[in-house]
This record gives sequence, structure tokens and C-alpha cells, in this order.
Amino acid sequence: MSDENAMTGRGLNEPVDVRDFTQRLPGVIFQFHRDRQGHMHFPYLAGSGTGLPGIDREALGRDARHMLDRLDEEDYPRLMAAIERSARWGIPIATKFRLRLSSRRHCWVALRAQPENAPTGVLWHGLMIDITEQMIEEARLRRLSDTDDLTGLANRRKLLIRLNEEIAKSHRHGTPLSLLLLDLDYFKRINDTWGHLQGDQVLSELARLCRERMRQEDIIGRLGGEEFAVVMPLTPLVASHPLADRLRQAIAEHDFGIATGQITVSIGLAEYRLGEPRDALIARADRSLYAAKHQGRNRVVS
Ligand SMILES: Nc1nc2c(ncn2[C@@H]2O[C@H](COP(=O)(O)OP(=O)(O)OP(=O)(O)O)[C@@H](O)[C@H]2O)c(=O)[nH]1
Repeated sequence: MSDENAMTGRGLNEPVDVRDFTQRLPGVIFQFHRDRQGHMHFPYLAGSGTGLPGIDREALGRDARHMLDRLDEEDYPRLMAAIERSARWGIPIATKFRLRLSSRRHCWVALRAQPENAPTGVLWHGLMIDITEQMIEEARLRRLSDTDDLTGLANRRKLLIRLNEEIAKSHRHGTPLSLLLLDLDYFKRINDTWGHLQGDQVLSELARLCRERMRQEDIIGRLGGEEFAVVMPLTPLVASHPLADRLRQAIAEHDFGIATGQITVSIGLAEYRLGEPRDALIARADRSLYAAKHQGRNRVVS
């Protein structure tokens, strides 16, 4: 007998009280049945890990709706499709979903299940584990990898991903899309005169101003250094130009804590042309920005 088994006083594979054992599992093991009419229930459900709070397990033995009704709206159709695929092709289900605990709280559940054809329909054998903590940690790490440290804006990587998505939408629906590139004027001078820390503060304050001035659906990011970008969905140039100019003016008039009028920005704008590659759009906005610098700064060029 190993040391471990010596502790339990049992030999390996000696009979255990299975009922007691399953109730102590840090998860739920189950059988899930769907009959030919589509009625679903859990003939077997045991374990303690996934609390299924507020869900009566007895009731699940009669009708799985008691749990399915608590599924997050987005996850419900996804899980139903996974069940359908699994039943049709005999492939395992491997997915995760959110269960509503209250109007504002939910938990995440990972589900694995193996289907088997039964005389009455399809029977799955599976397990569910609460993965809420892992999902929260994952979301925290994702936020970190998407966010610019100094300003809290989307970083370059995230902004380019969002730009790709908006270009795809614009391409599909033929809707307008503007890209704005913004660069602080003579920022080196600000750093040299007031110090790098003050420079950092100007960048954070500028980010705050952009967030305040732009619309909820606009995506604002810091491309790096003193260069920022705003992706403006559903916005043609005729609309984005006055918006950009109002932003430019607000920045020029803002008190950044150093002499007002010291901080100005140059802005380059471009509107997406159907079928144009992303980098061509960026290059056109960049050329406009270069022209704004060249023409004397503190201006918008499209
Ligand atoms: N404080 C601070 N400065 C930064 C940061 N990133 C880049 N910079 C500074 O931004 C300055 C950019 O200088 P340049 O590229 O010469 O441009 P500029 O002085 O803004 O001149 P124009 O763009 O031509 O108007 C440099 O001094 C960089 O050190 C940052 O995170 N914090």
C-alpha cells in the first residue's frame, strides 16, 4: 500500500462510496438526454463544484430548461448549435458559457460531453466546471495586453485589430469610415523645456480630451510616442473633418498646466475607399498628417 493509500486506509481501486465521492467532486458530472421531440433533461447530475446557484437539481432531472433559461443571451444559441452539431455528427461538445446568477452577476462554466445514440434519442456523458476565476484573470490579462500604460487608450496592436474589423464592416455594408491620425506639434520642445514627466502628463491629458470629445463608437488609440489615431465608423470625410477641427481647436485652447497655446496638434484624415488595403488607408492619412505638419502645424488636412 502506498503512503497515500495508507492515509485513506484503502488499497488502490478498492471500492469507494461512489455517491459520496461524486458529491465531493470539484465539478459536476452528468448525463444529459435529448429525446426525438427535442425535450432535454438531466437523468443524472452529481458533484458540487459548479454550484448552479438558484437552480433546483431535482427540476433539472425533469427538464433542462431550468438551467438553459439562465444562460447568457449570447451563449444560448451557441450552446444549442453545439448540442445540435454533437447530436448530428456524434462529435463531443467542448464549450463554455455564462450562467446568470442575478441581474448583474454571472458565472462561467466549462462543459465537456460525449454523445451516445440511445433508443430514445441522444444521451451525453459529461462534466461541467466553474471557470469564473480563470475567465476574470484572462480578461484582466487581455485588457493589459490591449491597453497603453500611460494613457489607458487602446495600444497600437489593439487599434490595428479594431481598424481591420471596421474596414471589414465598411467593406461588407458599403458604409463610410474615416481614419484620423493626430500628432503633437514640437513635442520634443515640450519635453526639453518642461521635462519628461510633464510631457507624460500632457499625453495623458490629451488622451482624456480625445475620449471626451469623440463619440462613444469611435475607437481611440495611441500608436506610439506622441502619435494617436481615431477610427470613426459610419463617418464620411465631410463629417469627420469638422469633428477633427473641433478637436484640434479644443486642444489648442486647453490648459495643460503649461502656458496655454503651447500644445497644439496636427491632424491627417483619410476616408476608406472600398477594397483598399488597411495599410494604404493608413498611408493616405499619414500623408495628410505630413502635409498638415508641412503647412505649419496646428491644422487638419484631408
Ligand atoms: N514625455 C514623453 N515623451 C515622449 C514619449 N514618447 C515619445 N516622446 C517624445 O516625443 C518627441 C517627438 O519628437 P519629434 O519626433 O522630433 O517630433 P516633434 O518635436 O513633436 O515635432 P513635430 O512632430 O515635427 O511637430 C521626442 O522628444 C520623444 O522623446 C512618451 O511616452 N513620453
